[in-house]
Amino acid sequence: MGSSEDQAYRLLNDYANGFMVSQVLFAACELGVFDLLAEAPGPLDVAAVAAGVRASAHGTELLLDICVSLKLLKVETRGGKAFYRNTELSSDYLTTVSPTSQCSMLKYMGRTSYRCWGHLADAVREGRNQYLETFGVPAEELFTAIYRSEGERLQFMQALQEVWSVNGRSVLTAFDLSVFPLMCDLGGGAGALAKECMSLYPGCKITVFDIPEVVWTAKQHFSFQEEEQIDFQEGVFVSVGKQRCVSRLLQGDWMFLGNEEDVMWFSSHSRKHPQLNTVCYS
Ligand SMILES: C[S@@+](CC[C@H](N)C(=O)[O-])C[C@H]1O[C@@H](n2cnc3c(N)ncnc32)[C@H](O)[C@@H]1O
Repeated sequence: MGSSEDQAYRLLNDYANGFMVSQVLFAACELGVFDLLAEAPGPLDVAAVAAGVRASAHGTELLLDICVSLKLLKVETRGGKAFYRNTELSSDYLTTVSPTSQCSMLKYMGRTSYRCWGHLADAVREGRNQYLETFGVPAEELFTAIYRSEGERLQFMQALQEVWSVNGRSVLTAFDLSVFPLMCDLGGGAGALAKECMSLYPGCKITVFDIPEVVWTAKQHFSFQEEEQIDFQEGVFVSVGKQRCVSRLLQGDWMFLGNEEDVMWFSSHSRKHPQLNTVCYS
């Protein structure tokens, strides 16, 4: 086999085995390996990690060594024994105590996205998502499936918080939003982006609009020091053409958000917010 064929074969194997890398990451997070090592006073050996995460010594050893090869852990040998500790990457992103933790996102990807991707060929054949086949939940509406239980809804909301803890600032500074004193985050989840927006543009007021269940969960599980400036509104939006939107708007029951081409309107389950037609992003 020539060297270009070697390269192609290696690439093929990288692609074919890629799912194993994802699973190592998901499994180590789910077992709590990185949290255990973060809490320990020093590096731990296999027996201590296995006991701490309540797993077999043999399986734990294999998992830890793969994590080392993926640069998720570091190992040092003392007296012929291996001791493991977190790398900078795992300390920053894979421990629940870190302000930039991505643990909920990885759990969501492992338990939900990954399982749906297992049906990719069927999804392509049928041209639709595979939530019904994967979870037994009809998925005309994507979020009905993602929010198939209270626990899943909370996990997804936490996952988005985590993403914005890393990316929110760069997204919100891509444009100067300081000229907008009133904003609406349409489908704003638990308000992570709104909070980030407040810290960047302290003078603004933001309405976070989302379905009732999400607003309730946000109020119950996520803390807000910016209550004065962040207002949650429950409702369900739909995307429609411009003409319909305008005619509904004239009836006074609907608030207008969006750009010229792709306007959106929504009905609010609670009080009206005439100030919302100032600006929105979603
Ligand atoms: C991909 S998430 C984004 C959440 C948030 N903007 C963020 O980035 O963290 C989409 C959000 O839209 C909300 N959503 C989806 N369909 C909706 C609808 N018809 N009416 C209101 N909210 C909706 C979901 O509940 C979810 O919070």
